[in-house]
Amino acid sequence: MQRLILASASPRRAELLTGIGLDFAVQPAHIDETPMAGESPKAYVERLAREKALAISHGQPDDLVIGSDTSVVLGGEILGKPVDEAEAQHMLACLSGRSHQVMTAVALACGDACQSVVSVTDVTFRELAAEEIRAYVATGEPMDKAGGYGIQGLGAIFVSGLSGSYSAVVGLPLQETAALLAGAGHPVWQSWSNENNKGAPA
Ligand SMILES: Cc1cn([C@H]2C[C@H](O)[C@@H](COP(=O)(O)OP(=O)(O)OP(=O)(O)O)O2)c(=O)[nH]c1=O
Repeated sequence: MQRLILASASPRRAELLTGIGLDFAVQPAHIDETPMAGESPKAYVERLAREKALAISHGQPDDLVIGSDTSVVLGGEILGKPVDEAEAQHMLACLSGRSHQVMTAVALACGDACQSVVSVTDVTFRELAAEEIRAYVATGEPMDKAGGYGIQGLGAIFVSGLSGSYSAVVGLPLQETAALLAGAGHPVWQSWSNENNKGAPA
């Protein structure tokens, strides 16, 4: 039987997929995430999502593998996950009072074949006070997140506006992911009759 595999170590991506009723295995992919010279942010996230999916699908060509990558883009510059607290503080100070883009690519691979989509969401932050940024960084929440914030967590209180896909900001564009799965012959709704989904919360 064809299995669905999430090629990601991100707990957010797993939660999002579980939330739409999918049953899947998790096999994180470990790839080099260095941007190539002259690579646009959109091309970068799409390449990484494809590389993550293909890194796992090569070894198990019968399965369907989802890979994804999220970057925050401010004035054309890619902000990945902060390497330390000082960088997290700097990122948040740069995001304060401005709009940025969150680019999340999702790729679906089967053997050597791979389909991918990039979702671009505009997010606006209100002005953040320096003491608020320090308190936020001290919680540890920014450290494993692109741009140094989590919209689904404490960072929600920084966001004054959003245009695009909320789930893509959290880590996986669900409408686009479902469209890729439907295109591969696995519409998400077919999982809804599984035992696991009986009595799903409202
Ligand atoms: C902007 C934003 C990002 N993030 C997270 C989603 C991703 O986990 C992370 C971006 O890093 P990624 O490198 O895209 O993903 P990852 O290293 O966590 O996992 P993997 O490569 O194994 O798939 O930032 C949030 O949780 N909330 C947010 O609001």
